[in-house]
Amino acid sequence: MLNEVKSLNEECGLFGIWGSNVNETAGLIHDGLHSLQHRGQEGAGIVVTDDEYHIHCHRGLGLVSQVFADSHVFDDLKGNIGIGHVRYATAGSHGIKNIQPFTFHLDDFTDFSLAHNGNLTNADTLKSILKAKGAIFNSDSDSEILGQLIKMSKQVKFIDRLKEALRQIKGGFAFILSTGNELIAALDPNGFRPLVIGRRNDGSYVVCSETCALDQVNATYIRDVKPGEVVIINQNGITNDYFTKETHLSICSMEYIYFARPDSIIHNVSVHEARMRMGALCAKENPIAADVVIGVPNSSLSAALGYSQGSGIPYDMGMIKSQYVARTFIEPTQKKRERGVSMKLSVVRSVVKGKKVVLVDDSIVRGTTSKYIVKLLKDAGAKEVHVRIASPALRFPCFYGIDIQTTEELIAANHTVNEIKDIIGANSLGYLSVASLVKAINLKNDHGEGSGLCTSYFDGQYPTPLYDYQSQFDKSAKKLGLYEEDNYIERSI
Ligand SMILES: O=P(O)(O)OC[C@H]1O[C@H](OP(=O)(O)OP(=O)(O)O)[C@H](O)[C@@H]1O
Ligand SMILES: NC(=O)CC[C@H](N)C(=O)O
Ligand SMILES: [Mg+2]
Repeated sequence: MLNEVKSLNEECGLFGIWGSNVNETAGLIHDGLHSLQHRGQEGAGIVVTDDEYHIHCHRGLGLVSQVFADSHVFDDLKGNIGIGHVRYATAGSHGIKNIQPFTFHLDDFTDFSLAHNGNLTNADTLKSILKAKGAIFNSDSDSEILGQLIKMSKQVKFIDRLKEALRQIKGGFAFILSTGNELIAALDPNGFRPLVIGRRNDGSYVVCSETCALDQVNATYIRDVKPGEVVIINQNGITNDYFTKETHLSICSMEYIYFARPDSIIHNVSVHEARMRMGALCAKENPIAADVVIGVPNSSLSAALGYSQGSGIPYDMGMIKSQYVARTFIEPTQKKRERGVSMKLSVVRSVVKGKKVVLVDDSIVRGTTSKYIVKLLKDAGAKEVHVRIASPALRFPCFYGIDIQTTEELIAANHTVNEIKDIIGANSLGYLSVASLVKAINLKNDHGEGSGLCTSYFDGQYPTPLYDYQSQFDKSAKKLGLYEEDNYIERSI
């Protein structure tokens, strides 16, 4: 697997377009995927459908710039409709066979393609059922299941086949699909993943994971896709339908904390501004007398700025991230991870020397980054290092599309805040509370009761049953006593 050293692994990015110029479609998808690269770096692909309903496709392992390095591949990608995908695996192997979009042959008149962001929680069960019925899978990822269900359906119309298939899958899923003449988008009943619709001046429509990709192709934002919704874009414009009315928005709070790009807007909330508010509230909850606030580039810079504003302590650029981090074959060992962090981050000595420093990061997963940086700051002459995390302690895994390590690997699932403080060598450590996180994001939830956010990584409150993952999760939660009242982590020390 070619990948940057990451402790929190990304999701996937989707970009679809309908009605663009034959010669421009693939280029626009390429540009859109480029701006979604932060969501997945394992592989990328583009599928374009021409006006004779023929599918043209190019997929490969690596970054968008690597997969599409040879401009001649665009010569064969001509058409008015297309979809693209950048992948970070949550299910199945990391190989080329799992790189999306996937294409399917339904009958003499219909070929279709699909791309998926999320993770299906009943994939194993459905795969066994489908295989018993004779389905032959070309990949070992969960995403192909939707295509196989569509093929198996006895419904006549494509849209009815799709709705029937969507009702059978569980978990987190944003899908985009293309048929001969349509672009279709569908979102799971909890809307775990972001998905937005926009329009360009030439009349073409775009559906993609984040608004930063709309900006990239000069598309104007129209609206977010709703939980349980199917959006159909064709010569009649946009129409919509629902595969279920039992919906309850629970968008992943980690999108706001870490995953999405700060210039994106999700459900009318600016990611950058939400992160600033997380930082400011973290300052109110975890005050400390210090000389300077610094952030860990890149993902925590908005929160660090917010902490500075909330506390009145000046912000400065105390750390630099290399723009040229080596992309190497990463073995999943702690030694490799430590080396990766050391190659990526360095300190501006004059900013921290002799100072009491507040170090703001968006999250602690294993503790590798914080431990290394605290040491780096102290070696550079910092008098004290107070670590502030602009999100609550990460104690529970995700089953809806983020490849968060198992509970056993999460430092906060195994240690109290005081212990973590000692492990990372900080003078003090403070986290944001779940209540303040919800307040900071401040989502206007028009889709049911509650905050509209999934905060299960922090409080273990999963908004759906976990299906195929349930028994394994119950075992590890019991082993670690994660739900025991007196084992709940205190916020700060
Ligand atoms: O406790 P750890 O296991 O070290 O994980 C936590 C770190 O991982 C994430 O950053 P990441 O290195 O993924 O990249 P980025 O912030 O540069 O995007 C996150 O922002 C933390 O800095
Ligand atoms: N990160 C994702 O959204 C991954 C999609 C899909 N589950 C896969 O593994 O390919
Ligand atoms: Mg980081």
